[in-house]
Amino acid sequence: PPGPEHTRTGLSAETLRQAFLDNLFYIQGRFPEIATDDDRYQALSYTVRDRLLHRWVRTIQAYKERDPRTVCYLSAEYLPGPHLANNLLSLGIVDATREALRGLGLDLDAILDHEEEPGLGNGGLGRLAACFMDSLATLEIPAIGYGIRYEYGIFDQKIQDGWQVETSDTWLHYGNPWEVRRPGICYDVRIGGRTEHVTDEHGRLRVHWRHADLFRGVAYDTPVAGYGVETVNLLRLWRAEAAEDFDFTVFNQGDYVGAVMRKVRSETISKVLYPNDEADSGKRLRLLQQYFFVSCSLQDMLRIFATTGRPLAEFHAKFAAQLNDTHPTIAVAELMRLLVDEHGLDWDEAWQATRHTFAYTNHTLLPEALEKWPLPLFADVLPRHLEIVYEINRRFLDDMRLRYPDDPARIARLSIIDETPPKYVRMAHLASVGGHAINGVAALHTRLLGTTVLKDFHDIWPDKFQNKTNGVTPRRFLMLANPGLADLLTEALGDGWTRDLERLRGLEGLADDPAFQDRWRQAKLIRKAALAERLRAGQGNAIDPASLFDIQAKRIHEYKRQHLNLLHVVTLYNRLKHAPDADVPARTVLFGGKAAPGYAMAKLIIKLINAVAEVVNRDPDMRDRLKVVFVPDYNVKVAQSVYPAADLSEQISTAGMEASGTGNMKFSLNGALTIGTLDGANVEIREAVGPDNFFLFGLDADEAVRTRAAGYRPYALYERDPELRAAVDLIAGGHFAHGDAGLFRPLVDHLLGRDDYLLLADYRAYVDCQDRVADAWRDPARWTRMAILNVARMGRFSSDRAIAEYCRDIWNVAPARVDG
Ligand SMILES: CCc1ccc([C@H](C)CC(=O)N[C@@H]2O[C@H](CO)[C@@H](O)[C@H](O)[C@H]2O)cc1
Repeated sequence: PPGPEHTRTGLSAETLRQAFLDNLFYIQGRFPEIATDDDRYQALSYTVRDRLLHRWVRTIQAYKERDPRTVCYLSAEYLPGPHLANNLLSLGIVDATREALRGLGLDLDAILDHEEEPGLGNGGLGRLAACFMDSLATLEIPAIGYGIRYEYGIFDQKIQDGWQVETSDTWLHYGNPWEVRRPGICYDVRIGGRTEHVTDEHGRLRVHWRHADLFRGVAYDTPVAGYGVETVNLLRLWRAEAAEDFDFTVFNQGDYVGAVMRKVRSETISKVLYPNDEADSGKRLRLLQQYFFVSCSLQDMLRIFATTGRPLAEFHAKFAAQLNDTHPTIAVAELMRLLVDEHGLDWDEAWQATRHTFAYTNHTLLPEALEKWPLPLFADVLPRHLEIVYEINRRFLDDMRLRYPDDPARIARLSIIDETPPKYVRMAHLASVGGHAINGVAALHTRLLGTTVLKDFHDIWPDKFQNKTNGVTPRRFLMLANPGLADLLTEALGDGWTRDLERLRGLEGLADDPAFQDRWRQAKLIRKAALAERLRAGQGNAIDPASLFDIQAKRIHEYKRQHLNLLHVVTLYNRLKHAPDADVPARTVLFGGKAAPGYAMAKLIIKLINAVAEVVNRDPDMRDRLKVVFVPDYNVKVAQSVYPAADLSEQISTAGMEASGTGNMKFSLNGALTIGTLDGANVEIREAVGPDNFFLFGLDADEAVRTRAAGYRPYALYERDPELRAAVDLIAGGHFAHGDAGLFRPLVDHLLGRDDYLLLADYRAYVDCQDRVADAWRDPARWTRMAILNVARMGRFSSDRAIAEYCRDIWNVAPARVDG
């Protein structure tokens, strides 16, 4: 029989219990009677971390021996969510741990609830990066995720008097057991100053960068465990520190504050995440943040490459680096600087290595989200990089002029430099020129990319463009978030679906099975009741789990049209006010999402949601047939309790504006039916689940463009549609603002004036579609059939599929198995 388990590696309940008690004592200096929630959380986390470390070290050893081609994911944002539960799942010890703690009279869920998640991202882009890291490890692909270790992540959202109030995110307050500080892995990052062009003893032109400031980046490593495999990959996040912590000379001169000023100034670089989602702030600190983590990451990749002993010109043979939107795009110029200025490669060799190393993913078509840096700012922060960008651009445009000798307008449009005063560096252009592939994140989005914002590049390099429809990890968003449904799936299909989601298709045969349908509805009801209890405990909402849970959860943005959803709610309200005996199914409309602090209209939409909720929820005529709830502080942890509880998933963006969406996939994977437009990945979800199992409405992307081009007059629609008019008038008249007709004026004026996001154009189709939803809901067998078929056909929206496509079509990388 195998010998006794080692307390630091054993996976049995007994060993886990002992290890937990050991860590409570040796790490926290506590025993159960006096331990706090955090003591228990830390003790359990270190217990689990110990077991991960073995796999982590074996993975590093395997990579060291085999020197495999490696993916480097460069992202300014990561939203990994709480680590503990996911690592228990990856190690396959959820039940053993639950039992280990039960033996001590402790509840695993209570300990899990204590974890503060690393909110190092705003929304879709950051969460996608985390799903991709999970799939890279699960598919045993050698990979490193590089990013920034913000001391303060996305703000905590409180709702006061219906308004969003931001408070700082103190996620590191209790420390973070999942990271390992690597003081030995640190790099100098230079900023500002000027360049000197000299000729060296060999007559070669050398450029010296006389920098003005120097910062240091220190690595913090977090393990990323694959599911059902030994692989544990690396998430390496950089923290900015002063090259010199304390300046004694200044101190001795009595300038005590001065002595620590450099330290304070350095640390500001990784101090806080910019909470803007889809709007470029153009702030100097933002550019510093981007350059800081990119320079540390590339210096780290060069250090790793140096251990291979291979010539630098083959750098791209070792590394495939993905630019997660334009935020890390300065990497193109930084790699050129490192290869040419620091390592003496000649320009052409360096350029070949650079453009074969990088590929660029675009996540948005919104003009205001496309980063372009004013030249004076760029020159001030990165004088050498500006020279390199100029040289890249000169050579690029020379080639283009050969191709288009008499088309100066096209040349100007293609240029990396926007000549409009004060001149700008267009980062999407630098990424397109400096990489070997450009991809959008859903089929429609990729098509629009090639016909709108990057049309000129698509004209010259059609083969550089490819689509990579987003995906989500079924580990966190099904197995972890919805264990009841996951168990039902495994019972019906075996557990192969957890690593091969296409196997869900096996459910199709059960779609009409009454017994299975009952179990299905039961599993959903349990999650709805859990969410209802969470909302009752959290903010005193009384919602009925038997009602239709109609949920819209995502960042607040006008193009996502939370206010169109509200127009439907107010229409339902009016209908019930005028026909209190109408037979309408009880509906609970839930909203969740943060607004960028500087985005006034988004914040007004949050206020309107809460204002409508306040009136509707206490109006006796509603007789509990309509409830509205705003779920505060929507983040990954909250999302895990929201997706499983949804019956209806709201994906109602103006067609052509949501690049993909990933919440749409998570809701559908958890058995929610989707009401949505033909936008982003909705198009592909509808294709997959079947038009009969999707509630479609509204203008498509081309119709939306035509509607605007044809001189769109929203006011006319308002005049023509009595229900629309009644709803708008109720909002405008102050019915939801204690009679204050001014409060929502800006929102109403925009809708009746410009309505840039075509809400009034889609209103009637949306409301009629919602009536079809209500009809379907009345027939549980039909609804459940649709829900089962939805889940059965969602296999392709796994991030494993997306990553397999990136590996095949962009990164050309293969799995490297790590043996147990
Ligand atoms: C410069 C400020 C800024 C910050 C973040 C962003 C992100 C690109 C915004 C984002 O998260 N986009 C979302 O990316 C998801 C993952 O691909 C898509 O599913 C969403 O449709 C897209 O809105 C743009 C601009």
